[in-house]
Order: sequence, then structure tokens, then C-alpha cells
Amino acid sequence: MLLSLKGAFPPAILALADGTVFQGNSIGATGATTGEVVFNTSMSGYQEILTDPSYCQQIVTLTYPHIGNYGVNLEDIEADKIHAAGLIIKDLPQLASNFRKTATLNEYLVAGKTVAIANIDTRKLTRHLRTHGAQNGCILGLAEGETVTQALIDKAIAAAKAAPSMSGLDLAKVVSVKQTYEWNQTEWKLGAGYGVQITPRFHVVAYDFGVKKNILRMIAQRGARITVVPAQTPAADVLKLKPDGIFLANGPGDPEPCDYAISAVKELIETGIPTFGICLGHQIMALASGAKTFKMKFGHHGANHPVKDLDNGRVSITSQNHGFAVDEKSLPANLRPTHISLFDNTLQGLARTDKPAFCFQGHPEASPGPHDISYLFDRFTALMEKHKTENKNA
Ligand SMILES: NC(=O)CC[C@H](N)C(=O)O
Repeated sequence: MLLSLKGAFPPAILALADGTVFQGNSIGATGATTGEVVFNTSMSGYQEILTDPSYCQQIVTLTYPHIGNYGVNLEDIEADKIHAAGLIIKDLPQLASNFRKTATLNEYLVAGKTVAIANIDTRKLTRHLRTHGAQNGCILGLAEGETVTQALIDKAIAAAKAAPSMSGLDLAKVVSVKQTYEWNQTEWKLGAGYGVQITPRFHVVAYDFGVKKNILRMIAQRGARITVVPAQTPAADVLKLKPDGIFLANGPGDPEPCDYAISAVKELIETGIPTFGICLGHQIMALASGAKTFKMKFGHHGANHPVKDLDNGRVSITSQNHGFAVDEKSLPANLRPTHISLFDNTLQGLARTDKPAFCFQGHPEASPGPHDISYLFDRFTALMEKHKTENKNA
């Protein structure tokens, strides 16, 4: 039986901007945090979710009831720190067990200075977010011995109301790396851990808008060495690196204000160098091609989302994490829909008809999630192979 640790942790408050309040226990850092409260339906992968830079300024509610069962380890990270603004769960099990475990979730949250709340009704919260839409919230993690008072509840509601709206926020340049770096780590294998790409055939330049490490690993696995560049790198600097392919990363915030990236991508696609975008990268490619994006009601966050490939009818179960989407009605003639979500029919994939450029809204790198749609990385490799051969023959 899993024993709840209810009594072992100080109280915590979760307040939403509309005044809804939940009381539970603080299982992370003491103090306050604010952000957009979203829900994620993945059953595992909390460490990858917490470290995903796309969750910057978002508080993540996990709908799966037992979170923390397998602790945390040194390998399942998508960035070198926790990026989520906070965590909301139902039950933190007393026992965390896994052969790779180096710490418990609670220890990890405290060390990562992340405020988190447990023992609240996450089903009620999720229904609330589904009905009323994602909204800002505040978690107040109290110190040992402190008790909940009306003044603290009012303070949490006021902080939730004062938090900035996600619409219009450019967070890509906030989380992006400041210096260019090289990447050659490949995918994780049981017994061997992560590998190294020592015989690359391609050179990929990856725009870091908040890149998840597993994307870089999956590109490296397929024969590439990668130069990761800051979000605001001009197109001319990318071209100087003579890439065989350009990758546009995932990232947090609203894609629309990322004008520097939109104009660079517009220029780069025109050169005919194969380009692949994921999530924020997908939205930026769409904007660079003349389409529009919009804010969704509560977005897609989970590892069980069915997506249909419009070219062959094949359905993949995919990992998702986005709150904005590309408006299908805004597509220019040279941008073709390739995938749609079977949850709400929103656009999931696009391809340029005039250039070797395509993009995907969900997460083919999984981490966490199913690997059904990893074929998109093979598609990128095939485009680079073709481009390389054509250039050689030219
Ligand atoms: N994971 C991502 O890249 C998210 C893209 C964007 N920030 C959105 O919420 O839609």
C-alpha cells in the first residue's frame, strides 16, 4: 500500500487568478511562485517535464495521481535545471524506487528551489482548467510550523492576479543559451547510457529557443554533429557555419513576439537548406511563412495524444506540450497541413511545398512519451542526404 505523506509536510496554498483556492502540502521549496497553471496527462516522466524549458513560467499539474514513485536520477533531464515554475500533484508516495534513483522528487524540488503542492484534488483542478481555460495561479509553500490564514490566501490570490499573461510573452530569448556550443551526445541505451556521435555525416545548426536535450540526441543519433546557437542569432551567422540542415527548437512563451527568429527563419528557408521545426520551432516556421498563431483554451500537454498523418492516414500516439497553435485558416498556398490532432482537429504538422522545410507541433523526441512519431527525424535526415547529394552534383 502507498502511504500518503500528508502529515510530514507543511501546508501549501494554490490560488488561481479567478479566486479558486486549494489547500494541500508543500513538497518543494518554501515560498511563492506564480505562472500559468496547465495540466499534463502523462503517467510518468515528471523529471523530463520539470526540466523542459518550454514550461518556463508555467505551473504544471500532473493528472496521474501518484507522482514520485521512481524518484529522480542524473540522466532523465531535458535541461540542466528545473524550468517549470511549480508543480501540483495529488499524492507523493512514501516509497521511491528505481535502480537509477539518486534522490526523491521532494529532495529534487527543494534542491531546485521549486515550489510544489501535493494532496490537492487534481481532478477537480483539471476540470476547472478545462472548463474555464488555463489561467494564472500562485503556489504558496509555507515554512515548517506556519499555518494557513485568510491573509495568506488573499496574498496568493493577489499574486496570481498580478502574474503576466502568457499571450505576448517572448520567453524564447530568456531561456535560450547565450553562447554557441557543440553537441554530439546520442540516445540513451539500457546498460550503456548516452552515446557519442563520433562519425557525423551532417552538420546541423540548431536554434535554441529552449531546446530539449533529447531532440539534440535524436538528431545526433542519425549522423549529425550539432552547433547550437542562441535564439537571436541572425541568419547570416548561421549560413557562415555551412549547415547541411537547420533545426528550430521547442521553447516557452508566445511565438508571435519572436520577430528576430521569424525574420531569420524566413531568410534561411529561402536558401533551400533543409529545415525542421518542433513545437515553438513549428510555430515560428509557420509565422515565417505567413501563417498566424493563436492561444488555445488549455492547450495540449500529455503523452497520449492521437495525431493523424494526412499523407497516409496513419495515427500516432504522441507527446504534446503547447498552449499556442497555428491557425489552419491562415495558411498560405505554399504551406501544406501534414498532421492533425484527433483530439480537436487542430494543426499538428506542416510542410512547405516550395522548399525542403517541415515542422511538427507535438514532440517526436518524446521524453517523456511514446516514440511513434520519431520517423520525423528520419525525414529530416533524408532531406539533408538529398540536399547534400544534389549540392555535390551541382
Ligand atoms: N513546447 C513548446 O515548444 C511550446 C511552444 C509554445 N510555447 C506553446 O506553448 O505553444
